[in-house]
Amino acid sequence: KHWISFSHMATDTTQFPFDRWVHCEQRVIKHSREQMNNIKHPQGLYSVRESICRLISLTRGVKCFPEQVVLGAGTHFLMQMFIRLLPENSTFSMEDPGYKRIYTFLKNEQVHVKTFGIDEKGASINDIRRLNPNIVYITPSHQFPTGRLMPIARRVQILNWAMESNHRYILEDDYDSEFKYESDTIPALQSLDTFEKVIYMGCFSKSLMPGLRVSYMILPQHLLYVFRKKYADFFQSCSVLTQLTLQEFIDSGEYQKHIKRMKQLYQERREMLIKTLEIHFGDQMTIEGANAGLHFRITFTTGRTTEHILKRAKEEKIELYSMNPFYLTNTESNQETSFILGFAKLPKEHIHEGVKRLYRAIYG
Ligand SMILES: Cc1ncc(COP(=O)(O)O)c(CN[C@H](CF)CCC(=O)O)c1O
Repeated sequence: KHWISFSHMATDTTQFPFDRWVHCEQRVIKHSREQMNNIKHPQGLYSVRESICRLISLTRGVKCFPEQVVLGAGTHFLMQMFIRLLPENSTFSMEDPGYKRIYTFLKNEQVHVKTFGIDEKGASINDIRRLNPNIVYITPSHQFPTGRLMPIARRVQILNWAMESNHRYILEDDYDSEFKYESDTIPALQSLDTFEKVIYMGCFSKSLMPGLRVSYMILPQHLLYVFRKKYADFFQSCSVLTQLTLQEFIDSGEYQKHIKRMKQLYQERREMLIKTLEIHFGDQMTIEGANAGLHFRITFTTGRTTEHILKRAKEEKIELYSMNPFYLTNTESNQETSFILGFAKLPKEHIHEGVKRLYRAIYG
């Protein structure tokens, strides 16, 4: 019996155009091999930053110049650099449930980090006002882990909050924004920012593969100055070969071709998965956060505990993650038996069997 994966942490590498990627890499090695000594620029190669600028302005409405782009081998690296641009005792805040890895990371960096709740529109502006932090870290396009989409009105409210004081910033983590299913993508929060309050963070982990380790942040101009002073002697953490291959992959149009194809594929998988879940579970389940990204949240009505279900899932050989690890402080809310269902690594031919095993794991 083979494993079936509902993981939200992986992309379907069987669908990645490795032949196209290798072609781009060969062109880099043929034409730009002297660049392999160029590790100097702390923000990454200028030409790569230009390509990313063009891409995110096209796909996310992000307004920026290549000078504002900082590359890093993962969101953590970018976060680590960012926190050092701010005054020592700046207080951070983030969503709960939220991205546990960043929460733990900030704690390890001895940063004051508080958490605020989320409602059906995402980050709670009332909680944010009550906490009165300096930095708000949010995932408005596809709230992690619930998948909620933050409507424009709430985005404007949070922006207005940030504009009320000098020492307030918004970290917009747009990690899972390439794939939208019901409606068109809502432009990034950064595109509404006229007061240099938003630091836009993105990555290629979902659109390409997490293993490439290329992520980026867009600094507002006035923070660039601080960055340049502090990190003048810093080496870039992303490999030059990966940077230049990625640039070639984007400039040659392969990136957009890939996204178009994956969107179609993920759309089909998502639809089939939701239909199959409805057939098997009926009103014993509720789904949310399914209108974007590569996972959604599912809650089952059952007397069984989450631990029991996870154990049974292993026995049924399905890779399944619960919502519980992402409740950072407020424990009462994770009494529900809620799970994250990812479909990026779930081929259509496994969906039926996967849902049947899931049913057995919960009600069997
Ligand atoms: C909210 C959020 N912001 C960024 C990333 C991208 O991180 P990086 O590739 O290191 O740049 C992820 C990626 N999410 C993890 C990998 F998919 C899974 C989540 C888990 O379970 O910790 C994420 O959730």
